[in-house]
Amino acid sequence: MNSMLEVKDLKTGFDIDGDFYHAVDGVSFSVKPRQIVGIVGESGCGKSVMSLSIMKLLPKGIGRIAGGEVVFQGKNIESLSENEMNSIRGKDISMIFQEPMTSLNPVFTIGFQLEEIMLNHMNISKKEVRERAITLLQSVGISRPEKIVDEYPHQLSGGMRQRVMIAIAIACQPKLLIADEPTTALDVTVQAQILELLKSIQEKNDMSIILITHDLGVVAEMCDEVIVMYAGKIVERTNVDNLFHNPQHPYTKLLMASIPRMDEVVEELATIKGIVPSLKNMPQVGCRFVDRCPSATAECRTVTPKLAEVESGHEVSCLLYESSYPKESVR
Ligand SMILES: Nc1ncnc2c1ncn2[C@@H]1O[C@H](COP(=O)(O)OP(=O)(O)OP(=O)(O)O)[C@@H](O)[C@H]1O
Repeated sequence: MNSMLEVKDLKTGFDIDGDFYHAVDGVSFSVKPRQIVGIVGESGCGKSVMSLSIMKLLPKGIGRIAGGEVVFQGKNIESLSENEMNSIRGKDISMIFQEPMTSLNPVFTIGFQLEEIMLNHMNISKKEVRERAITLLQSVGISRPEKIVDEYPHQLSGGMRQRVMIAIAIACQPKLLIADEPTTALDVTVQAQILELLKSIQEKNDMSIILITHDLGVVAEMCDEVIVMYAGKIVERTNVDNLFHNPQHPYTKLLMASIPRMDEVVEELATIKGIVPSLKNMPQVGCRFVDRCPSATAECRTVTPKLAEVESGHEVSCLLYESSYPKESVR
């Protein structure tokens, strides 16, 4: 199989006051088996809406997929019933979030929550499930798992809770893990431990990961491929090496200039002035980054750039590069 996941021209949005607004607008990318794909961009770029679309977990009654396809292991998720989707979620695709306290149920023990997911998805006895819960806790670096299994989420530290979330997410050995800002709420030492843990599980279980983050240090540490999103669209897609050494889109360049680097002495770190446009204020033509772009021209307000390859495996959506695109690579 070439791709574990294929997202094709995905359009997702929200019905607000009788109008429909796109939060993800024509996004295409794929994730190969065992690949770690990072999705970066400022708050409000559509990263979380995209992952909720993949999981078919958009808020009911307001959020919906309006176009395109999400194909997981060859199956278009749009064609799957809620029951079929329930059997995929947690088993084949799992998700971990930034703040485990909101995902863990405070009234049930850690063991109950781990066992529940395995009983739902695996053909396994009550005794086996208990043993496996303890082994899983051990495998995510929790000491005294026989004791922790009977404790409640509030009895654990933030780092321990995130380890528990990872144990729940990998309990059924999913093929794809979507990690949405998994370490943002943790201090740097614990963050490094959790990232190391995720990487070792990914290698051991042959899992693919979509890692959503605004932290480029995390991207450098973890990812193979990176997608840079801005205002619901992909503005650049490339491998990690290119992202750091050969960024092309003005937005990516500014993101790069806003992080401290060991190999360069700079007077002042760059900041990106302004904010991501809200859904209601999204420009309908032209480049969505135009108001904040140091390289913008008048044309950027009237011509919508297309994502195209500037070199093999490196796509950019910016008029600055459009004249150099090979015609057949534009999409
Ligand atoms: N339930 C919702 N109802 C209406 N608009 C929403 C809803 N959820 C998200 N949005 C809007 O969709 C856009 C994309 O939001 P999203 O949460 O995907 O951004 P993000 O890149 O994940 O940001 P963050 O890093 O802060 O999580 C934003 O403009 C946001 O306000």
